[in-house]
Amino acid sequence: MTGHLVVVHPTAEVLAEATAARLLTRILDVQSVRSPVHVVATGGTVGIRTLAAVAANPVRDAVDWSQVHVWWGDERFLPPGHADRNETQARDALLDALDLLPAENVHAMPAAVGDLDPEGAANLYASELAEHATDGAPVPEFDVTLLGMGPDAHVASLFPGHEALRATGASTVGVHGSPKPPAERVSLTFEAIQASREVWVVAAGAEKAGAVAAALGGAPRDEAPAAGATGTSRTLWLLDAAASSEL
Ligand SMILES: O=C1O[C@H](COP(=O)(O)O)[C@@H](O)[C@H](O)[C@H]1O
Repeated sequence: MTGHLVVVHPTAEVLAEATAARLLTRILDVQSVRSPVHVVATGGTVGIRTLAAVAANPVRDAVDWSQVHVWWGDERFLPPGHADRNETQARDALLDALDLLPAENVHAMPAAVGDLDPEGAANLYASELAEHATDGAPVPEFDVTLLGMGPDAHVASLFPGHEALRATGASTVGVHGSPKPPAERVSLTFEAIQASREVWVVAAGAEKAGAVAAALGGAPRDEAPAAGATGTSRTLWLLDAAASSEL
């Protein structure tokens, strides 16, 4: 597919290590020309494994973490600190180890507290995104957006055939009835994702091979949401051999 670079690594372990190294290099490259750097983190198996690999990579000490903002592509709408929250897993894998990353630069999506519902959480997050954007844009121009992908080709919490896929005029959306637990989630919309300079879809495992082939083979994004995950300057598909086996 035009404009997409597909990189295949032999195993999920190498994929996570290589993506971590690539992410650190991307942050350093951006910091050589501008600050702050806006990074969108993902949940999911290979996404969290990648963050753990960043934590273990000595190059992390070359980054000026005081000038990095961390956002999320989606969140499972659960109570604060819940083990299944993408935020909790990212903090455990990496963020808590970054002493120089200011707490106010970690922009977790709101957790399920009190009367807050996914729509309310989405609205709060949209306001936070807008506060850090420039020129009246709804979101910062993300330097890199990492997206894991499910076997159904979902990215963030945008699931095939789901109404959240069709959200327009908003940067975030509350999600109900997710086919993957938990049912309630908060997600960036396609509009927000597509405002990223670079989008990296990261996937490992044979169970993802059909979804990879569909998304890269021209399936509509309503059927294969990952097909709509594109960046303004670059879109990377970072795969292990098993996930690429149907290409
Ligand atoms: O629930 C989610 O799933 C996807 C993919 O997860 P994986 O374990 O199949 O890699 C993830 O990208 C998303 O952020 C997360 O909320």
